[in-house]
Amino acid sequence: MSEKRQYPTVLTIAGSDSGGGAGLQADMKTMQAFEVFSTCVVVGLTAQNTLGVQGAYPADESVVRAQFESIMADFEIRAAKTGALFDERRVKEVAKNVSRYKIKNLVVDPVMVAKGGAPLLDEDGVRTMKEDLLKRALLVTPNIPEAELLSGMSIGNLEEMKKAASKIQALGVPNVLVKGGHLAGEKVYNFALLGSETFVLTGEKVNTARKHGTGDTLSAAIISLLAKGCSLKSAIIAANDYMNAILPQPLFTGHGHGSLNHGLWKNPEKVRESLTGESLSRQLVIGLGNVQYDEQKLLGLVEEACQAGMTVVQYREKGEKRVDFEKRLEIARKLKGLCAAYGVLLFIDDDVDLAILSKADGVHVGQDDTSVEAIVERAPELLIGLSISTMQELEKSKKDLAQITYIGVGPVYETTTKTDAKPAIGLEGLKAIKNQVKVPVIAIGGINEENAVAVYSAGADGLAVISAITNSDHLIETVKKLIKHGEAT
Ligand SMILES: Cc1ncc(COP(=O)(O)OP(=O)(O)O)c(N)n1
Ligand SMILES: Cc1nc(C(=O)O)sc1CCOP(=O)(O)O
Ligand SMILES: [Mg+2]
Repeated sequence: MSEKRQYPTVLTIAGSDSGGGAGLQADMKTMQAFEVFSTCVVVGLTAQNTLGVQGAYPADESVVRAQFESIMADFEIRAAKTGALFDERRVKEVAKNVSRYKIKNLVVDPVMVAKGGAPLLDEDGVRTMKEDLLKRALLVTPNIPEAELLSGMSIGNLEEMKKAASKIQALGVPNVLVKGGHLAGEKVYNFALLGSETFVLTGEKVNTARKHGTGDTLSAAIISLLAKGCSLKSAIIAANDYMNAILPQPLFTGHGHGSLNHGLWKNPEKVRESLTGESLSRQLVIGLGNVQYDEQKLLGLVEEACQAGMTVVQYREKGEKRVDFEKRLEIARKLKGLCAAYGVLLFIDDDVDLAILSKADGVHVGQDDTSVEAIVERAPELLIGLSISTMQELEKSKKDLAQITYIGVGPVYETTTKTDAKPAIGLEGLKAIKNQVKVPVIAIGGINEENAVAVYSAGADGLAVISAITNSDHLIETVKKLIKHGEAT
């Protein structure tokens, strides 16, 4: 991209939330997620966490002005939003600067009260916002209590939201989005009045305390899309969709009104819920050691296996000739690209660092590898497979079962592929473990296209193989048989 062509840049004019979930921090995280560059005018600081606001410290007006000067002297601001403005003096100062710099595409999120009840705008501030700031904005996005204060009427249903929106529009702002999340009911209705056009956006009410910063996030999403040239209507619709996507999968940070998942990071619980039985059913376990250290052979075989219908690849590098970490990372990243192209999950054997750095979907660990607890603490986004060979191991691992995606059970049959394999447990051993667990059971060890049917019949939800694929001279047929045996049982 040439230097002349400036990246879409937006501005948040807001208060800082030291807890990181709301305020300008929520705005900037959202802007990052929408791939626009974010700048900020800090109107004040709050000492805040997910439990409440412990202190509010407005910035001097001269400090607010100086930040506007610096930003407007350098950046082309395509859209801006306001958040907590603290009091009348700061609202006036912001309105003056919006006017001085002819800031376009301004969305006013009229933040008045924090989730825990702390006031974030005084009475005079509300009046000045109505008289001085709203008429400079493209859109205002009040929630129910804010819409009540701006419109001077009480709101208990959608009809009243509509009336309030018209009253707010009469204050001089052409477009109004009243957010109905505070009203009772299973669904959330947001009412948009854009000029003379109206529409209602719906969402499921999500039963979570972790909704801190929802208003900031929605308005930040809207200006990010405006900065990318979207129409106001499409920006509102897409921002509403984004809220519906992130609200049900919050991050667990802090102990109160925790943060939203602004970046839509992978939530392993949601990923696990979305996995079908099929997605875990055929796993190819493989590394350079299984293909005479021939990288091209490894990549070619994995691609062919993915094409043929394997659903999981596990990258497992063992033995004295094991390549160094840098090379393993290079291969893991290549495998990630290949698997992603075929919608196949990539797991990494043993090595949590490698799984994190290659952005693999999961890690497979044995009883003596990194503990499930330690993996969850380090990388909650990773799916986890855990080896269990005996009832004793199952007993020891029971505490972990809620956190894991599947258990690898084996060796079912004798295998020469794994040098330190435990004694074969047979179909009876497999059945006994399967009967004790709800988590998917992936059988491993000596499984091939002939005995796969018996393995499935013993209750396995899926199977993992090495030599059945690496030694096959008719790979597509082999995978087809594995699929057929799975379907037959
Ligand atoms: C699907 C699956 N099941 C079991 C294993 C074995 O893992 P582990 O016990 O950690 O032994 P090594 O693979 O590290 O030798 C597996 N990798 N995959
Ligand atoms: C990697 C591995 N783990 C096992 C276990 O029992 O935990 S058996 C095994 C080797 C599987 O190779 P093949 O399909 O060639 O028998
Ligand atoms: Mg291991």
